[in-house]
Amino acid sequence: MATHRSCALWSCCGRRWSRVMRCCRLPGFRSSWPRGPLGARHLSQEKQATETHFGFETVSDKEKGGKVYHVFESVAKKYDVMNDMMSLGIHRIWKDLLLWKMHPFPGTQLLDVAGGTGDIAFRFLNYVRAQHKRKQKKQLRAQQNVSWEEIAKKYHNEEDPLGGSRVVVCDINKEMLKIGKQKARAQGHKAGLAWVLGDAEELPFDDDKFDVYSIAFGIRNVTHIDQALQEAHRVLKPGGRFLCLEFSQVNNPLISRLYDLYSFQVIPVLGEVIAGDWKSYQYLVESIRQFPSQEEFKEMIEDAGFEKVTYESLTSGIVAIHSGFKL
Ligand SMILES: COc1cc(O)cc(C/C=C(\C)CC/C=C(\C)CC/C=C(\C)CC/C=C(\C)CC/C=C(\C)CC/C=C(\C)CC/C=C(\C)CC/C=C(\C)CC/C=C(\C)CCC=C(C)C)c1O
Ligand SMILES: C[S@@+](CC[C@H](N)C(=O)[O-])C[C@H]1O[C@@H](n2cnc3c(N)ncnc32)[C@H](O)[C@@H]1O
Repeated sequence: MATHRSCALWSCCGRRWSRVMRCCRLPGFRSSWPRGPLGARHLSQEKQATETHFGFETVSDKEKGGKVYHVFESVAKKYDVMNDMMSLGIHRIWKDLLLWKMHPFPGTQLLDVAGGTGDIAFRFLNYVRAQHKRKQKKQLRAQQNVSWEEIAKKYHNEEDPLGGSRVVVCDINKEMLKIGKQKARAQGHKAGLAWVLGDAEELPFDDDKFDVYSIAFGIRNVTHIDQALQEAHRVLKPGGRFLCLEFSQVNNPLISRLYDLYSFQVIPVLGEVIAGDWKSYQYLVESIRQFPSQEEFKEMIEDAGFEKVTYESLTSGIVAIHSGFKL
């Protein structure tokens, strides 16, 4: 396993090189990452294999998981309010778009990895419930001579308003799941929803189990992204779909400049004022800059065995939705 992971990290570093070099010019860059291809070759294979990034900081892959855990443990209670404040609610539209792209049907089995406080899962449940209702109405309209008793029975005695759909929220962080469960209770979600503590790199599920795997704003925080992608492929049924909503690369230079200013000058301040946590929000903006571009990430998804991989950039590339199929 160690050798396998080393290779994954090595190949990933090659593709990320131009992106990392771009990061070196950003305000606040403090990484000890080598500043050119020669520097990279001077590092021993051993050292490369165990180094990764926590924001702009170079850390060992053993350390990263703990640091990421601490970030989300610390922000959990203020996570939802921070997202609304930082994005002026735009993150909600991105999440809605992910669901429209997924277009689940009654019966869909979804695994939402790094599902945190449940935003994707709740949208999924609302979506399939509405779909199921629509389908039911259509069926009733198509039937001739239905009595009002039959109609009432269909509406009130419905055994499963989700039509067999289920969502499992899997996250490594207990505090994020705790907030998610509280939100589920408050919003009245119970049926068709399960919460599982687990690592995206070693999912506690059997092979070929889910129709859809989603991950929103999660994969950027995972230590071995290649490993998480392979796990996504393993747990999907043949024909299943991988969907990822993640920060990406802004291609318009003017928007990119404004976005950098906003990210580095405003977001950590909001983090401090609202959540009393500058460092976690500094990590957020740094980790966004470290994440591969749309094309690079598409390649990584293909390397994990997915086919028909496509992506759509949203809000000038601030985020992108990647999609792939296990065929
Ligand atoms: C710890 O890890 C995490 C913690 C979390 O809580 C969440 C996550 C995961 C993340 C999410 C679920 C989504 C979170 C959302 C974001 C990080 C924000 C994404 C950003 C946007 C949608 C807006 C992007 C901004 C631009 C394209 C540039 C526009 C910006 C400006 C006009 C302001 C430029 C800033 C300056 C010149 C600095 C000085 C300005 C001030 C002090 C005034 C403050 C200004 C504002 C508050 C304006 C805010 C403006 C917007 C949001 C603009 C929206 C408009 C458009 C997108 C066109 C996680 O991993
Ligand atoms: C920015 S939040 C995203 C939450 C949610 N998907 C959303 O869109 O609001 C990132 C989540 O990834 C989780 N996470 C980080 N590393 C993980 C891993 N290795 N396995 C599973 N979850 C992980 C964190 O605990 C956190 O809840």
